Amino acid sequence: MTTFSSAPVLITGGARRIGLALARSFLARSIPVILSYRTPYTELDALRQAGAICLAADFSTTENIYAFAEQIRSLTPRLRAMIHNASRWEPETPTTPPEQTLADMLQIHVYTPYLLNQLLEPCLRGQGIAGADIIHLTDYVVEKGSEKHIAYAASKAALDNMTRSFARKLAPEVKVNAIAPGLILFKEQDDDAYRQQALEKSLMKIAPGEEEIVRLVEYLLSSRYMTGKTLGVDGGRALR
Ligand SMILES: NC(=O)C1=CN([C@@H]2O[C@H](COP(=O)(O)OP(=O)(O)OC[C@H]3O[C@@H](n4cnc5c(N)ncnc54)[C@H](OP(=O)(O)O)[C@@H]3O)[C@@H](O)[C@H]2O)C=CC1
Ligand SMILES: Nc1nc2c(c(=O)[nH]1)N=C([C@H](O)[C@@H](O)CO)CN2
Repeated sequence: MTTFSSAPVLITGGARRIGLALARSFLARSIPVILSYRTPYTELDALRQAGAICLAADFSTTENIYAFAEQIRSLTPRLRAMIHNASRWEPETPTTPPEQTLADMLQIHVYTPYLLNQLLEPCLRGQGIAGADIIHLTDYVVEKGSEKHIAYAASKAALDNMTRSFARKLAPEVKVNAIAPGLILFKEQDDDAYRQQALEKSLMKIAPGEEEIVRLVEYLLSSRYMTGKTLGVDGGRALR
């Protein structure tokens, strides 16, 4: 059992991009962090230096999810929050059997959060009313669907629905909310034509960056009343 100054925040996929920004924001406020990573990015060195517990985890098998939950329970009796950030934006492709795409998407966006929420419920309870939080990172496309990421959108829709189910199950000790981003940040390989086309999809026409999510997570953890809600962060995309 590891001794933490206070109950740690657990972030899945915390070694890059939005997950990394979230981990850094908590560490900067001396809030303990446990994060999972799959690829051992160089950022892990600085995260460990800053006190983060970084655990290698590939959630592509249910056995690995159970093993990860056991690791968490062996590290800490309590969690301040669990942020389900790990994800893969996998399109349908002609070379991937459609059943494989669907299985991949359900595994990371449904099996992983569902099982970790169930297995780590005892770590979230016992901290008083609104004492802990679960945050699901979903996607704007839950509302509209996506012709190129059908399985991805369906899996995120299941994750969105679980937000309300777990909110009902875990209240009032644990708040459960979803954040549904639109374009937040590009991938390095995104070319100018794609970037321009993506920016045109919203009213605000920007890719705001990770801080947009960091600030919303901070708000959700500070709330004593918000639960079962999906908060869209999409630049007014639905109004375009
Ligand atoms: N970026 C954006 O504009 C948007 C993001 N979102 C959502 O916000 C969240 C964060 O987005 P972003 O930072 O871009 O996410 P990324 O695509 O960068 O993925 C986040 C992390 O998930 C990890 N991961 C993927 N599959 C697995 C797995 N099977 N087991 C363990 N870890 C895994 C990845 O590890 P590895 O690096 O090793 O592959 C990666 O570090 C996601 O849930 C995403 O769907 C929603 C809409 C827009
Ligand atoms: N796991 C990920 N999910 C998503 C990503 C990403 O990079 N990783 N990116 C997007 C796009 O930015 C999309 O919102 C652009 O319209 C969606 N999901």
